[in-house]
Amino acid sequence: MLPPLTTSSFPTNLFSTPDLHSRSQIEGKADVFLRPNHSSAVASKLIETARELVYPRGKGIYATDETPEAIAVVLHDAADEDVKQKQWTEDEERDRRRRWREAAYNAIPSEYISGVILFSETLLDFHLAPLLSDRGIIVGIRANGELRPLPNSPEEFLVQGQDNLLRDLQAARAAGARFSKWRAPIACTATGLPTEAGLDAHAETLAQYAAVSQEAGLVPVIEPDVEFKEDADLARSVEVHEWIIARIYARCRAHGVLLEGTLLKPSFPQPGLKHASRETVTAEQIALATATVIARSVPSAVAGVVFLSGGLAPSIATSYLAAVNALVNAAPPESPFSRLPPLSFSFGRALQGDAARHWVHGDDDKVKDTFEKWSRACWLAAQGKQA
Ligand SMILES: O=P(O)(O)OC[C@H]1O[C@](O)(COP(=O)(O)O)[C@@H](O)[C@@H]1O
Repeated sequence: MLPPLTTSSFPTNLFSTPDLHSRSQIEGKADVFLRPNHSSAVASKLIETARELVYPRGKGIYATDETPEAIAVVLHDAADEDVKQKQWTEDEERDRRRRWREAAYNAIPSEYISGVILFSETLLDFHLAPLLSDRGIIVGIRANGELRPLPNSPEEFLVQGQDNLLRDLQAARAAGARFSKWRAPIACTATGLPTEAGLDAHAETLAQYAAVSQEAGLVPVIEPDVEFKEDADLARSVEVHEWIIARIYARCRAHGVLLEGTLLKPSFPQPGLKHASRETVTAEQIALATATVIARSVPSAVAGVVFLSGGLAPSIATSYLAAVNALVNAAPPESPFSRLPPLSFSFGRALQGDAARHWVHGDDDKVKDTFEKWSRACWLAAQGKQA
């Protein structure tokens, strides 16, 4: 969640934001039929940004919006035993987070990476956005807050962060952000989870978030993250993905979200870690399941789909992305797979895991090489090619 801000320094609506008055307002005509809640100038900006995040095909997003606690875990796990024993003060931890982000943003190659998602501290306190925007990389902000158990189903979680959302996103926009992201964890077991109430709550919250993000002039990246730690098989995972994604778009319609100015960030459907087929499932099976889910549940107006990696090893996450794009490339014109939006990536752990290990050992050249290696692998995979 973003820290408190004085509202007086931010525009009450984005029509008073200078760059939305300029060229796009004069020239920008959204090439779609608009509802009254979007001006042509704002809509054309949203659509332009959403497209720039996924075109030219192959480009994708680097997700660096973990909480400070999660970054500490990444860097701790990457360190040698003696460094692991060290007790860091709060200031040292903060300085380490800033230096790690700086190193990552300097190393990430703009040929392959279109956008980076930041945590509020990185944008508003460390002021690192120019490291990215100066190289043409679009800056995004994490919008969702903390999780709270659903009272009637405590293994599912409500996502906090709607209070002050418009003001916080306007602040992020004023600091350079052009898109935002909201992650909702969707429980998935062989039977029982998710509940109807859980699905409805996430769909409604994600759609409200998307509408507010567009009101603030930021492209929303809608992230239903279907979990795979339990015992669901692939068919059940497909079913749950279809349920949640279809519901999200039903609520987006109710909230007047301009779909052309949005991206979807789903998980890959996959068997749970406790299901026997986890050991034998192939990238081709995951690809077929993934393309089926997208074809059945994502409206064709949506600008693009950028998958999360979910803690999968980089080679596995990229192999799934390459397989689904290879399937799309091979689809005949009569197949719904030939009509899918760009299928790209918004990976966190799969892009940075190896680089973090080199960074904690002070090997800056390897940090750069590793970011280059995995960013290029993702870029190739998003075109259906293997590295
Ligand atoms: O802090 P959270 O909400 O658990 O999110 C963890 C990470 O999950 C993501 O949504 C996806 O990242 P991964 O590719 O590592 O799964 C990131 O954007 C975020 O940093």
